[in-house]
Amino acid sequence: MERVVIVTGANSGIGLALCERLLTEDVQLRLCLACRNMQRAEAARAALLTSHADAHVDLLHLDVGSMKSVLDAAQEVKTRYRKVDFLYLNAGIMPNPQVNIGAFFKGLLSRNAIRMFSTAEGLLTQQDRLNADGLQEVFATNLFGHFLLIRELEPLLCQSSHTSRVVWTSSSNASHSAFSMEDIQHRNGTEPYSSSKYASDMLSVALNRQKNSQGLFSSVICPGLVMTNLTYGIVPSFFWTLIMPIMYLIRVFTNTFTISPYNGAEALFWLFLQKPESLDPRAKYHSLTSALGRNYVQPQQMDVDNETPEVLFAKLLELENFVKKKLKSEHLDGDAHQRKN
Ligand SMILES: NC(=O)C1=CN([C@@H]2O[C@H](COP(=O)(O)OP(=O)(O)OC[C@H]3O[C@@H](n4cnc5c(N)ncnc54)[C@H](OP(=O)(O)O)[C@@H]3O)[C@@H](O)[C@H]2O)C=CC1
Ligand SMILES: CC(C)CCC[C@@H](C)[C@H]1CC[C@H]2C3=C(CC[C@]12C)[C@@]1(C)CCC(=O)[C@@H](C)[C@@H]1CC3
Repeated sequence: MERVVIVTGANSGIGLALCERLLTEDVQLRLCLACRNMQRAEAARAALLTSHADAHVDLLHLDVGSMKSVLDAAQEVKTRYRKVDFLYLNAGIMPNPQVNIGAFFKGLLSRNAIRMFSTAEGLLTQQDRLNADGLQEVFATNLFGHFLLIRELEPLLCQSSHTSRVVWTSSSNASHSAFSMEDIQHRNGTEPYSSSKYASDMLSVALNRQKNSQGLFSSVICPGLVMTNLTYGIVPSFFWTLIMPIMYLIRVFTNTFTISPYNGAEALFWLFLQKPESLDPRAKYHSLTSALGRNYVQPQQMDVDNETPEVLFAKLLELENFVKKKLKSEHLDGDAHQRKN
């Protein structure tokens, strides 16, 4: 039976590069691009079909930051497919990023310079906002929408006869210190991106604990620093082009400067080729590129303890209940309003 692979945020950057690599590996796949902008999704589909004319590429409308859209998209997936083999949770945002220039130059002269280039620890802040569901936008997009999608697709992902995989595009910017269990949406801080990625690392650990016995396996990757729309939001693309020789120089000291989306997708693609039982549920798999341009994958233990992932999981379940109830009552109010008019 053909394998079904869904990729969120597949219309650009690392997600699109992954799709290209998956089709090069297996053109028989049923590949579903789950995107919020259907025009961009169409363009991505056309680009993939140019190089893989026989491929089966479906489009799915999914705004992972809108809970109504997630529920509708999950319903649509359930009518289209009988199982999902791979669900790549790749869509992500970093709105209004600010680089702390002072910290950058201070870090440059310190012993932690290499670490600073690979994690951006202490360098980046963002300005978040509330979305239409009343959730913090970064949390909703990078974490909660994907959580809800997994929950809705459980009948297709948790089948005893067959194994399914979810893969999170996390980041080495994920940091324990940015996350608080008392403020899982990061309403009060200035590092919502780092917090949401740390939460995805924990959620993956919790999912493995709870769902491996039902045939669902979760993994986490970091693509390294990649030139995409996300990084062009931090520093304009012409500036990145200008400093490209410096970037290649830095790659001599840290192989985390993968730079191209193709290289960044290495760990996502590598995981596609692995047996889930051979993977470490507590590892983050890093895409790396050597100074000579060789791509490889290296696992690194995540900074996650045994208990906290379960606490987060329980909090997400609570929030799921709350959000679903709210959507239902809004729906009923809408119906009543229509009947009145
Ligand atoms: N670039 C980098 O250096 C790194 C990136 N990452 C992660 O990699 C992932 C991919 O990002 P990258 O390729 O770099 O950046 P891009 O901006 O190119 O890709 C992000 C994708 O996510 C989509 N997306 C954003 N918000 C939503 C939403 N609400 N619903 C559906 N899709 C959405 C975008 O769609 P649209 O075109 O409509 O905006 C786009 O297709 C992200 O999770 C990011 O955090 C992690 C580490 C480093
Ligand atoms: C290289 C130049 C001379 C100076 C660039 C300075 C900063 C803009 C970059 C240094 C480390 C970078 C970095 C990221 C963004 C740009 C930097 C802060 C990320 C946070 C991008 C998104 C991720 O998820 C991380 C893996 C990146 C870590 C490194």
